[in-house]
Amino acid sequence: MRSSVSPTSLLDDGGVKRADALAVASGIPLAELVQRAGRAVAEVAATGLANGARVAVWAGPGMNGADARVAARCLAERHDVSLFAFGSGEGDQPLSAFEEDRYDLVIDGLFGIGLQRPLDPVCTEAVRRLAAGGSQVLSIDMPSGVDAASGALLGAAVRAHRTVTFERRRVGHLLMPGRAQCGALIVADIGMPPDIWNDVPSVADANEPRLWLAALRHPSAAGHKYDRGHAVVFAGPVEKGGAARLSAMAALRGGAGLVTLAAPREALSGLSAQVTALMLRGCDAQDDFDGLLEDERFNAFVLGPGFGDAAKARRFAARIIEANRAVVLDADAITAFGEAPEDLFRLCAGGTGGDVVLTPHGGEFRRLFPDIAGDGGLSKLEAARAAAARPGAVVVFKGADTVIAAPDGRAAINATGTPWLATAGTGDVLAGIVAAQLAQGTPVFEAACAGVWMHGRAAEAFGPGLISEDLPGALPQVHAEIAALRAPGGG
Ligand SMILES: NC(=O)C1=CN([C@@H]2O[C@H](COP(=O)(O)OP(=O)(O)OC[C@H]3O[C@@H](n4cnc5c(N)ncnc54)[C@H](O)[C@@H]3O)[C@@H](O)[C@H]2O)[C@@H](O)CC1
Ligand SMILES: [K+]
Repeated sequence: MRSSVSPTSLLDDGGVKRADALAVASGIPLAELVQRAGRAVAEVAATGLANGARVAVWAGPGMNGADARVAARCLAERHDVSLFAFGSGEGDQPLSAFEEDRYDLVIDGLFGIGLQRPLDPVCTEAVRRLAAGGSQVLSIDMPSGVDAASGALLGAAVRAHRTVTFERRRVGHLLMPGRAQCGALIVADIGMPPDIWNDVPSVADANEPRLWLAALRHPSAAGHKYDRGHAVVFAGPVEKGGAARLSAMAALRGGAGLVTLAAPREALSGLSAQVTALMLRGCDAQDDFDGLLEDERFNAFVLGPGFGDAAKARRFAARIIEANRAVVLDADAITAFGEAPEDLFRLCAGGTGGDVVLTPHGGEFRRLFPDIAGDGGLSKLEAARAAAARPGAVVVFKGADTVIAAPDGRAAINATGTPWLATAGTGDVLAGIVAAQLAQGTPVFEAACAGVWMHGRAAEAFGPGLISEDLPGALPQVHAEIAALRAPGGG
């Protein structure tokens, strides 16, 4: 088995079937694909497994089960393998006879991408027994019970330590809660001809550097700070100044050449005591604001973190969008439109219809898009995509599985980050990092994707104990990583 960092495209059932059909048309019979998949599973399973180890293999009625049977045959050469069958097809024993706690490894090959409904009682009982025991669990393609298209648990579902999939990932590997059920995900290369992928439709992408690296603007050796843009972060009242300051620091560390904090004059003295590299500018009256907008050098705005005043937020947002300037609307700027989201959608439709980035978390998303959020039939990917199409803005639907969606239908699912990001102020930082990419001239979808990835990566780089203020300081490592990927031969 050759294992590779897989490309970013995510497939649905139709994509997998299309890939299989193209592989067959190129001369690789389906039975051979199953053999390769099963051998790949066996190879992963055998890693770290002592000779003679006890292995239980669950085999379902479809091709997921066929993969499992091949893996069982391969593993039987060195290990003590018991095959438990569910549905059609032979096995040593029926799945109902499976007992927990007797195996070094359990391989779950009940259902993969073909799962159509919740697990039936026999499978549910086996999953319950498995969870009660201490066996290591390796799932084939998807943990059985997880919907590959959405990551939803259709009922009981296997919780795997590792999951091995083939060639390209599925949406359910990245969206929660499916991602958590997978454990460590291994993408096995089963030798599909590389040229088939041009004809295989993908449903979305994993948000990884190869998705946006070529579009990302970055400081050049001959460059000047003015080449890297000038971001403006609006601050609100004194007592909320921390949020805007965080956002502004993140914009600076995120790569903007210059960052100005535009704050009510009464807040300026407090802010000036705490910022050094940031520029400060008083912004109370409409004249102040108009002066900012007239200066074309201010090319990316952050509105919302710690801003407070909803009426003022709506006014500022309207003017920035009407002026066709890039803007990240976050926190209070999103809430400001909670009563009448259609006002925001109208504004976006009238502007450039693309340089607006909305960064709602779940609650804010519900306020802006109540009907989409209330449609239980939509996955987070579908919800974000439907939302982005409505205002004609890039929507960053935040969470452990942040989805970035563009009005043209492009969408990416993020997987960087740690649970420590669930703390006050991290959203403010994200808004600043995204604005930094916009200020540098990165196109809006790629700017949002790169910002989300960098934010998560910074959290990973810092590690446990993270608070939001630590994130800007962790960004240099992330820039170094991106620079290494950009270097010849880097990725
Ligand atoms: N290109 C690829 O990715 C390849 C994928 N392969 C495997 O093929 C699998 C897909 O095979 P299939 O399309 O046969 O799908 P599955 O094997 O996932 O399951 C489909 C079967 O399960 C039944 N079924 C669905 N939900 C059920 C439920 N809740 N209770 C009882 N029965 C249920 C269906 O009627 C059908 O018979 C993948 O998951 C993967 O393991 C490999 O074999 C070959 C290459
Ligand atoms: K499975």
